Amino acid sequence: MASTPNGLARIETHGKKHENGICHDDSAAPVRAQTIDELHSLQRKRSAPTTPIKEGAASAFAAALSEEERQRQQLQSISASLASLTRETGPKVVKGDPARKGEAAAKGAPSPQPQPHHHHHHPHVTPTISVSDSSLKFTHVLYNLSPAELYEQAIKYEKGSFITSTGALATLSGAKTGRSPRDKRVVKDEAAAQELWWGKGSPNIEMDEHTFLTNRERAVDYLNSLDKVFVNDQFLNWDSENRIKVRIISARAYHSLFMHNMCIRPTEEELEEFGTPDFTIYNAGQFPCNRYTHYMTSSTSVDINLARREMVILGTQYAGEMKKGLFGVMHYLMPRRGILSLHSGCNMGKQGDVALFFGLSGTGKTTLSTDHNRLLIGDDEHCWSDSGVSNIEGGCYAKCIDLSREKEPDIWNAIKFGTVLENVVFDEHTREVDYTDKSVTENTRAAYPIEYIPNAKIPCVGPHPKNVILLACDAFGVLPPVSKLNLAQTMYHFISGYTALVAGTEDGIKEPQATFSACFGAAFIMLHPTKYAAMLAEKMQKYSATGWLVNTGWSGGRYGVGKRIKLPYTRKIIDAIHSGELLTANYKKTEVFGLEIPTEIDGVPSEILDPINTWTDKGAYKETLLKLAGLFKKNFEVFANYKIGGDSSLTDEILAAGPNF
Ligand SMILES: Nc1ncnc2c1ncn2[C@@H]1O[C@H](COP(=O)(O)OP(=O)(O)O)[C@@H](O)[C@H]1O
Ligand SMILES: C=C(OP(=O)(O)O)C(=O)O
Ligand SMILES: [Ca+2]
Ligand SMILES: [Mn+2]
Repeated sequence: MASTPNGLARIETHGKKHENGICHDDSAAPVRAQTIDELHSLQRKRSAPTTPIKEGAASAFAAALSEEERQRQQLQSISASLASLTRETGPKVVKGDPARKGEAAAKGAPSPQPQPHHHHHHPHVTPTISVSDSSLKFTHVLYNLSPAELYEQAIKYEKGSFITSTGALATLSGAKTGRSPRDKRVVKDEAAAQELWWGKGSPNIEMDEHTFLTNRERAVDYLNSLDKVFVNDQFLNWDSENRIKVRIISARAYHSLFMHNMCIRPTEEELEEFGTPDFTIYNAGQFPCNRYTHYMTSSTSVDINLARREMVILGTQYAGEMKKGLFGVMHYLMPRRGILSLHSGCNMGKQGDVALFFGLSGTGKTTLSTDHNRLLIGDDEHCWSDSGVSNIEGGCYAKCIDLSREKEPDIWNAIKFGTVLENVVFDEHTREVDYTDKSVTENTRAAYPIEYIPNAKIPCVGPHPKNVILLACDAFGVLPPVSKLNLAQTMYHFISGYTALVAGTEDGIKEPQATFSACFGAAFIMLHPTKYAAMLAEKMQKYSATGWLVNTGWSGGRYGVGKRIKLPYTRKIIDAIHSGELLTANYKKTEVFGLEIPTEIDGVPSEILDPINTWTDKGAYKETLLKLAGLFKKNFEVFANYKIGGDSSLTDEILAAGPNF
């Protein structure tokens, strides 16, 4: 044993071997790093190159070159998307996180170069500014980040972002917790004036091209003023022949993760071939629009320009604007190809029987299409083409208020890592979510990829629908829980698009509010409702689909007296539609609405099938029934002058299919 100058034995720390050759020092081999930063750099393994290196030396060299070229083209495309229309060049964009300086170079990313950009010609000539401060800086692009990377960005930089006890990302959408339909504008150029639905009842509030460009410039300048922007390149529509490429440019990781979940996620190969998007969203939601700008009536504006294939969002961070904004675009693009776009959920039985669930917000599309015994095709947006149905989206957007594990286990279990949870309240310490808490909003939401539902049908396509279920949440309590509709009745109720929810969240009894929204989605349609109705009638006839009206609302009296029909009963009713049991049931006809209602359904108390039985005050029932019938009649007046489909006999039948009193 060696001695130190002071005579004490030196403590040996390594290299000491026992007779049997085994080292008993408990420390493992030292890490191969000199500093903590180097150690951290070891943590992250570099992702494999997306282009597989091909066999042979020469082609390997070619592949490496093409990878670099591809990266360059991708940055050029993003730079072009972000280019100002009043300045000569696009911004200098560089891939990577500005907080991780130096790494991009280390990873061999191409050095950033300002890209020449040939902008679209537009009539409002603006002087060209060749040098500006904005062209001196770089905009970092966080391109198609993974959920894990987006979590880190959100938690680091966005107030109100937390990981919940089940791993979801809790976020706040800011001042707006729902859509702003009164701020949704569409450029009315010559073509749009001809093709689109304008005027009373239409969701399309007009704006001119110049105002759109003003707002676009505002959004682009805002985005370019930031250190970094998120860019998602994704797809819409699982029907591969009618797939739309969308690019979403946003300032928040929340928005990027939301769209990652809601749109169809490209594979690495698909991303390499992505090229130029068909449609681009500029989401500058944190930044308001300028009320001195023509047409602006608030600080919010959601603007669509079909000719430019662009959408600009100013003054709202509610992510649903992007989802439903793109849905509007599909309502324009698809009918031009003879494809019907539908605001509906969709699922399929194991035998291949497909059902559509139409309905306004809160009526049960998401809840009822998510069915443990069936394959989920989608919860909200679909297309019906000559080859069948296809989901437009890659994810679901479920309401979370009062969510329970028992009643909705599939949705409950989908709220895990990767899921965006909007505006929920959770325990400060345990991060357990209280789904009953409405402190932020009643419209709490979860956005998750569709494959988080165990029985999702991937790819999300199916054959022609067998059943078309129209959902209404009737807070007046007079519509039957289920009725079988003939084609004319189906069209009448489809065009009416009725639901009645209870306004406000305050205590005390409130008058139910009847809502009529054509095609169960007037907020999203672009053409006149009769165009969609005619297509639906034609398809239902051609493929022999049966229409049903299902009331998921009140029973035993109106809101305040009766109760919302129990979800397990509604599920039994839906089961009986799917199984065919209801096709052969005995029916009787109701007064006023003339609806065919079954007298018996397995698992549902027979007395609730005719609402009159559940009301103790029969006089009040009749009065309420007539009141609702009157509202239907009044709403339908505007459609009386339109022809639906090729011949006028269907139009006459539809007009006669409403309430009679
Ligand atoms: N009988 C019922 N049928 C359907 N949904 C019900 C019923 N009773 C209560 N609900 C609740 O109503 C809400 C329906 O909302 P959701 O399915 O998200 O509608 P949509 O997708 O059409 O907007 C859910 O919160 C669900 O739990
Ligand atoms: C997201 C929406 O859809 P729904 O409420 O129908 O689920 C919406 O209407 O904003
Ligand atoms: Ca909706
Ligand atoms: Mn829904």
